[in-house]
Amino acid sequence: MRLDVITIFPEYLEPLNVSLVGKARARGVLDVRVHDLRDWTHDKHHTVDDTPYGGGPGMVMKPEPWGEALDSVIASGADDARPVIVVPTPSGKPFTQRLAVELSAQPWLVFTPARYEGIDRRVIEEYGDRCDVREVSIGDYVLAGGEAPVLVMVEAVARLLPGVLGNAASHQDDSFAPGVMADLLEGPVYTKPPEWRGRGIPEVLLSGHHGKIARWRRDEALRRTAANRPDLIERADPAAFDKKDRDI
Ligand SMILES: COC(=O)c1cc2cc(CO)sc2[nH]1
Repeated sequence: MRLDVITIFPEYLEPLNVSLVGKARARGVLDVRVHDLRDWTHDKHHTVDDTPYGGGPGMVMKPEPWGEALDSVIASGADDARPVIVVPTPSGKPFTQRLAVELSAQPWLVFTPARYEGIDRRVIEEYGDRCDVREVSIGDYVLAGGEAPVLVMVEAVARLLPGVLGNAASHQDDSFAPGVMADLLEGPVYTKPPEWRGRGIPEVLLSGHHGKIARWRRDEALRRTAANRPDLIERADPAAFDKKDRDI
């Protein structure tokens, strides 16, 4: 996968050089290119924003630098290749594991994190005519810009790419992974030592009885989901639950 990020804070994306994403880049699984939007400004102040038409607080990112940057990035791809453009914005559709899975199947993503009050709408319209443009929010809280959401989305997508996660199975029973855990949150996990500050391990996990262990884990996942995210239970397909679940 090729992944471009256009930003006025390229240093904000340094974390993409470390850990999981860093290793995937080193192994050639991911081709990450970070671009400074100001490289496509031509005035001495490298202006990227201006006051909003219609008045109101804050500043809006000007269309010209984004247009030149996106034209340049898109032109650098294979002749007729078109990226999926991901626009982090508080007014976007929710970023979910399902969207992460969908994006991980794409050969090329371009992220356009903005600052200020956002990007001039005409940029979204211009590129929406020739690319798949997705406006995405990572949650219902206020951030100062889209760079942190890009780090979140890139990690969620990159870890799904073949060969990125060491143990291929380890994203099958993630919280929110569709299927086996039926969109439940993961339950508690334990490792050595068997006792720590007087606290032991649930007996069932030491039993070696895989059926009982699986049942206990599901019960704990149901309990945690009911406590922290009852909405996930309400929306789940009733067929995903058996009689024992209903007793939880
Ligand atoms: C949960 O918030 C987001 O996903 C988010 C994305 C962006 C982009 C901004 C600058 O226009 S502010 C902001 N918040």
